[in-house]
Amino acid sequence: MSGTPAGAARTPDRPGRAPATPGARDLGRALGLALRLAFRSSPWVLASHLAVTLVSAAAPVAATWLVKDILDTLTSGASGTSTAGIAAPAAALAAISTVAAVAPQLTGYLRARMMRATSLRAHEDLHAAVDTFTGLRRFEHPEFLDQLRLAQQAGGLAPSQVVEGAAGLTRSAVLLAGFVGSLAVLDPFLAAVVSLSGIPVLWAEITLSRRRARTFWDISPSERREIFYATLLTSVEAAKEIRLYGAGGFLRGRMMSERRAADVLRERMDRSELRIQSALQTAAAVLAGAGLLWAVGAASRGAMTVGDVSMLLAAIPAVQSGIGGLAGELGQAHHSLVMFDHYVTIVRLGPDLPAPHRPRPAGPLREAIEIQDVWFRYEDELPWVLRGVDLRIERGTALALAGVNGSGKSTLVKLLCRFYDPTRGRILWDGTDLRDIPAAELRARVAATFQDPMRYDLTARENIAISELTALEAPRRCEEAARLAGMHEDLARLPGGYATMLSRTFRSGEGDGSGSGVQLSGGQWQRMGLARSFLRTDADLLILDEPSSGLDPAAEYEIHARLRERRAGRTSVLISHRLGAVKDADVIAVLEDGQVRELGDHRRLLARGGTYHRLFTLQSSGYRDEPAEAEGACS
Ligand SMILES: Nc1ncnc2c1ncn2[C@@H]1O[C@H](COP(=O)(O)OP(=O)(O)OP(=O)(O)O)[C@@H](O)[C@H]1O
Repeated sequence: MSGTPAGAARTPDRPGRAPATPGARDLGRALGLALRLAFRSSPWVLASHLAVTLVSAAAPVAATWLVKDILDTLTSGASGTSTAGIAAPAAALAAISTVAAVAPQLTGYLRARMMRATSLRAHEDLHAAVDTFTGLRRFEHPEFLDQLRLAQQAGGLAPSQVVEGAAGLTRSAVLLAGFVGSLAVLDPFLAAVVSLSGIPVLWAEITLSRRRARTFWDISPSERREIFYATLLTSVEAAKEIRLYGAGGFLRGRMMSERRAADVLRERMDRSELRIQSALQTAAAVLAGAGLLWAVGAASRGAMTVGDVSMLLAAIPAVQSGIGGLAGELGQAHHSLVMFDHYVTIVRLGPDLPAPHRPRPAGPLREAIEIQDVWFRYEDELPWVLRGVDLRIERGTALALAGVNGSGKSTLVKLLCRFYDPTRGRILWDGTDLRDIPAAELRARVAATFQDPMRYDLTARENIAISELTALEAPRRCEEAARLAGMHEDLARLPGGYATMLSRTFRSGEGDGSGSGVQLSGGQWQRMGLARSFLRTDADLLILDEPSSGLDPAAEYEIHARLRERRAGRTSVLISHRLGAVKDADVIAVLEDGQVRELGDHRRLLARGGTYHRLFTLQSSGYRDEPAEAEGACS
């Protein structure tokens, strides 16, 4: 190791560390955000929902009092007054019954509407937050991905569940207050006993909710792996190898064992729920039975009226179910908040790469990009990939990176794009540390074709314009880029031309009339990757990581001739194992074991007789017996 850290990177955060049960402050923060989210998404639906909840909570209490009133009037024995006396309460009872009958439907509709609205908003906010993670490191942390998955699940449901919980709590509280009050009028002691019986119910619900949240976290890795295997088993990309190698059974076995592992945890949770709930229900039934016996005894002694007994018979189970409901709602709301905390954590995570304290603009490259004593490893516990790399890329020059597999070439270009920050050392853009330049600004100055260009299940035009979205409205620009990459004829010939969907998984794009999309060959996809970078005509830095590995020799020759043209006078970094393509670069850096071992132009490196000479001689000897044109293609 050499040199002092010129700018130590922030320790990679691990937002997904298995969270302990969130504390009251975290839950308070989650509650605030969930309610704000629900309010912002659908204020009127939220207000209507709460109003209907209040009315439907008050209805059963009012109905019970009205029934008592009617029964007491009927059994009072005062002849002639009974019909007139019961007309008004009977009409009120009928009205309340109608409201009570309609309320659940209305509540159901409002609940579904609120859920859609909040889930839509939460989904957008979550993915907008994820889009602000400019680096790649978080996406390589399994714990982060577990938490992201829980956040995706919770973001959709939790806010409305929290509101639902709040509505349910209000409903249960009104109901409970009404019936406890009614019981207290008849017998304060009984009211106190029935109310106190709610304490263990509350405790049980909170305990269960904590366990549920823990179970969700514990099964998340298994669920993610299960989804991974299930996707492999049904994806067209994996279908060839899986069928050829007969690996379906093996992968299915893995998928099922992940499912079984998750089911064991689910079963454990269900049993614990069954045990606790059964005990509580038994206790509640015993209490209700005792209350009933006591009421019947009191009525037979004449200490209670028939109306009182009917009130008591309605009030005891209502108080019990009110307490159960209250506890259940609290448990559910607690669980939703614990889950929603994952969402809040992700949404509040902020940028993964330290944002510059004093951002400096990335102006057009005027002098050079300097890589100064750069050390890099992907994780603290992983080996160094780059070990003190020093390189200067002058404006307008072509740098080629050569070296055996795993020597760190692609890693170096990932650092140039600032997908990661160097662990030590720094990279300067005209003297400004890349860390001081906002990532989006830097990237707007870079065009890159990566080793494995992405295959988007989008139309051909969208597949090119993804690098420069303004080109979606300017089809000629996409065509020009495709022409430079040697893809225009192929794309124009597709059933729907540039509107054809490049996918066999989704239906084709508008207007091609073919019904199903098409799939490109590996080399054609590589050209699409090139077209993407060619679309960024004013990029200052062109990065080409193995741009031609999948091309046939003639196509490779043609592409490299074009690349030479495009690179002329522009700053570029080319990685290629085809040393014939590398030899024209102004400077060739040979990486070995994460260090620059050789540096110079083709002639100088050949004369040096080192690794470059060895690799070049080995490669060119392979072509010596080939026909003349193939030789031409590689020289
Ligand atoms: N995302 C990653 N996480 C952890 N290790 C990685 C990651 N990407 C690459 N590596 C490791 O870093 C080392 C250098 O990889 P890199 O892709 O930079 O090599 P390369 O020179 O481009 O190789 P090739 O010629 O095969 O493309 C390898 O040992 C690889 O295993």
